[in-house]
Amino acid sequence: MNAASALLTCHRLTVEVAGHPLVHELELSVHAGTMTCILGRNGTGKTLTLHTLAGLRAPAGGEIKIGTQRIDTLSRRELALSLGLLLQGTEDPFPSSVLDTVLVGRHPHIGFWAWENENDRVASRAALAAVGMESFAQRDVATLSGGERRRVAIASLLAQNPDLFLLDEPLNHLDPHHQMDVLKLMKERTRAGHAVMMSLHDAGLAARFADHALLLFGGGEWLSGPSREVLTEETISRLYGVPVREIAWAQGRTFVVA
Ligand SMILES: Nc1ncnc2c1ncn2[C@@H]1O[C@H](COP(=O)(O)OP(=O)(O)OP(=O)(O)O)[C@@H](O)[C@H]1O
Repeated sequence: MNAASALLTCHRLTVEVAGHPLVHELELSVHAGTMTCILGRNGTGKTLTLHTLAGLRAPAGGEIKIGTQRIDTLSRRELALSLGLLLQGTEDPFPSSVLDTVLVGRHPHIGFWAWENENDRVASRAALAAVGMESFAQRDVATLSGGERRRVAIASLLAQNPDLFLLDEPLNHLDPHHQMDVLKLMKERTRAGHAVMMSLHDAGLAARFADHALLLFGGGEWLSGPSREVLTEETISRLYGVPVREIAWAQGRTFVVA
């Protein structure tokens, strides 16, 4: 595939915070049907890069295109149909039911003067069922556990149904069972023609699920490419500053700190 058929393309994208480079002149294409993981130590810029790709903050340089259009030329609604962002943490300042919280994800599909309709409710209930939370539909989100709240946030994004899912540490708060459920759910989305880009702290899960990897080393340095080439003992050891060993097993390979 070439850049012309990509859902999202970065050309010489530079992300900075307070004058410090996090990503310097990134070249990246994200295609339908693929999963890309972003790995890096705490504070290397995974969140701010995802926010920049989602159009929430302006890059310090370079260009982001959604399809063939520059991201800053799209309306908020066009953007929300193209991409959806799972924030690293979610706060609920107002009381709201689980179902109403998921329905918020339908906003780009609802006309300006319209209320949500039966299709939106069906899509939201299906999204709740996908994360195993259908029986919580009428509960106040404020009463949920951290992991349950995380699954509701993922359901809201599933209800939004964007072409590209941008997920900031989607496995936060989740036990291993639900971590696998979410990774498999997102892999299914890629098989349905969507793309997924997510930050993770587990290089083994990245090697198992992601087709592509973007490593952020700090100071603007990055490495991007197919997971099987980019995720190696040497790169992961350098990335985290600890010696890491690659282990082969039935599902492929994983990494452990030596
Ligand atoms: N408003 C701000 N002013 C100054 N520095 C900031 C601001 N927002 C974020 N930063 C810094 O930018 C850097 C990148 O932050 P970011 O949240 O993107 O890191 P991250 O890779 O997602 O980290 P983590 O793995 O801990 O979630 C951090 O050093 C952070 O302290």
